[in-house]
Amino acid sequence: MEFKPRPGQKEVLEYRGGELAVPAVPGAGKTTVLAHLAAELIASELNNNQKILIVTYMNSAVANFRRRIGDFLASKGLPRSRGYSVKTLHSLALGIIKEKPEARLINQEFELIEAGRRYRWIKDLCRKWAGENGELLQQFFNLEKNSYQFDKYLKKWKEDDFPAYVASMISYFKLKLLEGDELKNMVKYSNLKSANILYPAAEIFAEYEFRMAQAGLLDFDDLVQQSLKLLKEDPEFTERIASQYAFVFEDEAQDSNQAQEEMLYLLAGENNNLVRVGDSNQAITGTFTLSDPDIFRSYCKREDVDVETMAVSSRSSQDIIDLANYLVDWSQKEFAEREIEPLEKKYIQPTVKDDPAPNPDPEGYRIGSRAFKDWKTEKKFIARQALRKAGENNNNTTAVLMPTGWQLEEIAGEIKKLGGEFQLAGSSSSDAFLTELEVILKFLTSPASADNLKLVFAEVFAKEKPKLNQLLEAALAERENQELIFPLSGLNRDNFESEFRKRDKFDDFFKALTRTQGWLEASMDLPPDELILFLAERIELTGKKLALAQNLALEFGRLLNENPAWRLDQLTAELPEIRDRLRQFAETLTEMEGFEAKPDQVTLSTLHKAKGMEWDTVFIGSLTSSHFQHDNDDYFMGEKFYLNEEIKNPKASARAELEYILNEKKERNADYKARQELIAERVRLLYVGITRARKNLFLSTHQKKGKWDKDPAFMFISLDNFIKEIVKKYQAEEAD
Ligand SMILES: Nc1ncnc2c1ncn2[C@@H]1O[C@H](COP(=O)(O)OP(=O)(O)OP(=O)(O)O)[C@@H](O)[C@H]1O
Repeated sequence: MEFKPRPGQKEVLEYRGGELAVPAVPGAGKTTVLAHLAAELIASELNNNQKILIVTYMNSAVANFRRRIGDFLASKGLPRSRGYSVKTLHSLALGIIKEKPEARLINQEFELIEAGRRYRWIKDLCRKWAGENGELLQQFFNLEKNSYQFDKYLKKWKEDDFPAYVASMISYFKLKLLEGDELKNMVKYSNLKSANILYPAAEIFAEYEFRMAQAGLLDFDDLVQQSLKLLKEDPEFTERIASQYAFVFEDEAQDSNQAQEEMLYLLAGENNNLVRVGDSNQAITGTFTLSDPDIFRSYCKREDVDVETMAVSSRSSQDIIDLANYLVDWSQKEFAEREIEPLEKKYIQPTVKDDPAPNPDPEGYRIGSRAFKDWKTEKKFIARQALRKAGENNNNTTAVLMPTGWQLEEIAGEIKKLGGEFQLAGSSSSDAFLTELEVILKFLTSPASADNLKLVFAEVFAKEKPKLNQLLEAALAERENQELIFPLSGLNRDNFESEFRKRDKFDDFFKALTRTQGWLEASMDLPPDELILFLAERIELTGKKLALAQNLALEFGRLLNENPAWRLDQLTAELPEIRDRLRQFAETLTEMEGFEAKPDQVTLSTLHKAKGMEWDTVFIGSLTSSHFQHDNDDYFMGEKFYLNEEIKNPKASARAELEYILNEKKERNADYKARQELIAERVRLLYVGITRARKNLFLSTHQKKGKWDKDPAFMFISLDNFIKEIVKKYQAEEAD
């Protein structure tokens, strides 16, 4: 369909230079308009060696942008890929570091450490620190010593919560461009009290930095930190990089962080052509990343910045738009007395008459809400209703969105019980596993183990023919494993009694044995990296799994280069390490593929992962006070009841302590502020959820009964009343 800009979009497309902020509502066409504007500027404004830089968050958005800009350029008769460059913050940072290798503070051959491995390193360092500072670690505790609870939570603190806290602080220190030793000394000589929570994080940070440098490793935060340093320290270098870009665009600007903003300003250079597009009402990553929604809000308020708002959206029906707008109004009133503004006063407007792609206009009321008596009843209801919707023979898509992953797993369980199908949005951890290949490798490294052979059968052959497992058990009861695969007389049907040969599926069983023997022979002839490719082909891996196997072969090749004498068993022993890299690679692949909902299956997604997507029917469940906090007596995640009152939110306290050291500012209510920010973010999370729906929307919650049940969220009660009013209105109209 031809693209006809809507009000708001038109003005953005007229942009030809300077600083512009584009606040938008959900579904306003942010990506579409940025892609269009890029194509127009490339066609009319750029000279040959200049580019537009587009910075976005997810790899999926990178692919999406490239495709859209390419299409627009092609429709103007221009080359698809000239004149622009789409990058994530990390790929941008990596590019900058590579432009100036001589100034790199690390060695030339630096290697990136992936998230899983980084976390394991930090965990190890925390364990070591805890071993040496046991007394201090316990001073943070406010539980009775020697109680049952004390031991249980000390273990939880040491094993999980303390390393998670340290890992997040390390990222934060790097965002602030701090260095380990410098910070450690600042904390040591500050007048913070001796048992301050910043101290362990600063000490472990210094150790972490030292070890990383020794190993020639960089993490993702280093990329950003180092590249920013390079830019800040060398104006000529910055000028050289910035002059490549005639315009800089930032997508999803509500998720920006301080480092990203600084980098964009530097790259926009003297001509200062910067366009930032975002929706601060959809800022939902602040509690677990370093992003700060205030950055974009403040940008929109700057006097020297032009602002063009995109408020028209054709995504949802009028009832759903009304509900989203009601949530904005409700939060404005509800939080007027507090210091937070979860949702800015920005209303979604439907398209005007004659728009070629108008909002859906389904008949009757299509929104509903309900408070169930407990979680069990709620999840059964949602699973049944979602399946019913997906089973309707039309092209409409259906999703169930939940606050957490475990709730999704339970809904998935219910759907399975009902014989239905579902798909998960985003990558799941199982995507990253090459289970079949891994069990084969395990078998090939110790073929003498009957258990390994059983695993190969279970994973590779018996998935569709479970009888093969039984045949193997029966065969192994009579002879040794080696005798089965490598009998002295050669693998032959006659090795088996004629009674055995008559058994159901014997032919398949024999074929499986022959194949297994073939792999064993190949493992003796082929170098390990080639063996991986050979096996991948033999077990017919395709698509993402094949790409992963090729990646595994590369990893083996790399290790072999470093350790030429290694054999298959030594390489296989490295699999847990390699798996982290593969996982990251798999996630990128999944993101790049993008997600397409299938109409006959229910999509399951957390509310967070649903961002940027849309479905015809959306169920949002478990709207309880433990996920959507409102008052001080609600349960707040991130807070540890077992720690001393002033550090019960260790992250917030440590940030306040750091602020005190750096700027002499004393933040008295650090955890109160953290609570307010969390409350605000959860309002936005529900706003994101609601605005994913096109035609049908169902909100639900449950009462507190058993251990896993909770009270309805305060916000739910207001929305529930509003929805009941809409329903009543329709019913009155019907009765007339
Ligand atoms: N002027 C237009 N005419 C027709 N369709 C449009 C127009 N503008 C946007 N759309 C369509 O609206 C949908 C939403 O656009 P897009 O995905 O760019 O929105 P978004 O603002 O990024 O959404 P969200 O905030 O929910 O992530 C897309 O299907 C897009 O093609």
